[in-house]
Amino acid sequence: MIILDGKKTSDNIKDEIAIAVAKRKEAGLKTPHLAAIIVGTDGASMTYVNSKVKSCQKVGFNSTLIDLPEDTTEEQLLHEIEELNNDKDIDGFIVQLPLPKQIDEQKVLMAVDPDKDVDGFHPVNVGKMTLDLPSFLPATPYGILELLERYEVETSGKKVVVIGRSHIVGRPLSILLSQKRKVGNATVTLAHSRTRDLASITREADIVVAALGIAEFLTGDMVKDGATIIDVGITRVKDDSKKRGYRLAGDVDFESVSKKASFITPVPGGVGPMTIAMLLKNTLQACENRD
Ligand SMILES: Nc1nc2c(c(=O)[nH]1)N[C@@H](CN(C=O)c1ccc(C(=O)N[C@@H](CCC(=O)O)C(=O)O)cc1)CN2
Repeated sequence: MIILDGKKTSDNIKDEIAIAVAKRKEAGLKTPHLAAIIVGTDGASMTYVNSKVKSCQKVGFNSTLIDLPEDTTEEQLLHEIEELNNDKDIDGFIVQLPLPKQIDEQKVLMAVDPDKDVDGFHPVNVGKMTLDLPSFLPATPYGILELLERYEVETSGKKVVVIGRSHIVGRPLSILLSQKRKVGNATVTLAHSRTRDLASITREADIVVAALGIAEFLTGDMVKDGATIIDVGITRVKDDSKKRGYRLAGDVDFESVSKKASFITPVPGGVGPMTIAMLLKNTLQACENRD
């Protein structure tokens, strides 16, 4: 069984980005600049956004963090987005999800300039991705493709089951893996909460992607021997024996599934760090697009 090490792979990608940035600086080209907006103080979201800012420093990007209070109105957030759309120094920006309930997520994502939408969530980028046109790919699916490619996991002709149809992971990943691309050409089933007899479907799969957000949902009896397992879930499970009061659990029961898998991503240290590396890659691309 081989661990798909997202931490190590994301560090390699960040090193590659840092080299590209240093070359840009030497050539007198613009330094990439990523901005992030966070609304509220959700612990996990703050961890992810801080990690994005820290990663920018690591690769030599400029970064701007805009943190807004929990009771920010939709109008105030749309105003901040407009400012970033018009800011000539910002190459790309993201609005950290989820947003507080008074704010309409779709309205917010549609307000982002598609050329600065390094999360790839704007309908223009989703449409381009679906049509296989150049676009910003959403960072988590993009990270999974990159991990599969770097570990040379074959996808062509394979049966893939993606569990979870979210707009940011499951749905785009199901589209990407079915496309004619280097990591693609798979026969993809997109399973969700209404799927009947899920285990009979996952047991047939060469690759299972668990992206439903239920801790330790996928168990050993649900996968076949030799399958590749991608775990997208990160749930904070209360654990008083830990200093921070919780442990991180994936959507996969690692103990039982790893006994049957040929490749598997861990949590932490799997898909999560890849998400951040691919966001940086998109930001570098956004900057290059403006050269
Ligand atoms: N605007 C966006 N919002 C959200 C996205 C996104 O891509 N864009 N994805 C997720 C959260 N996410 C990125 O923002 C993210 C999740 C997890 C990690 C990560 O590195 N996880 C670590 C563990 C970190 C911890 O201690 O909790 C790991 O898995 O090793 C990075 C980014 C939802 N929102």
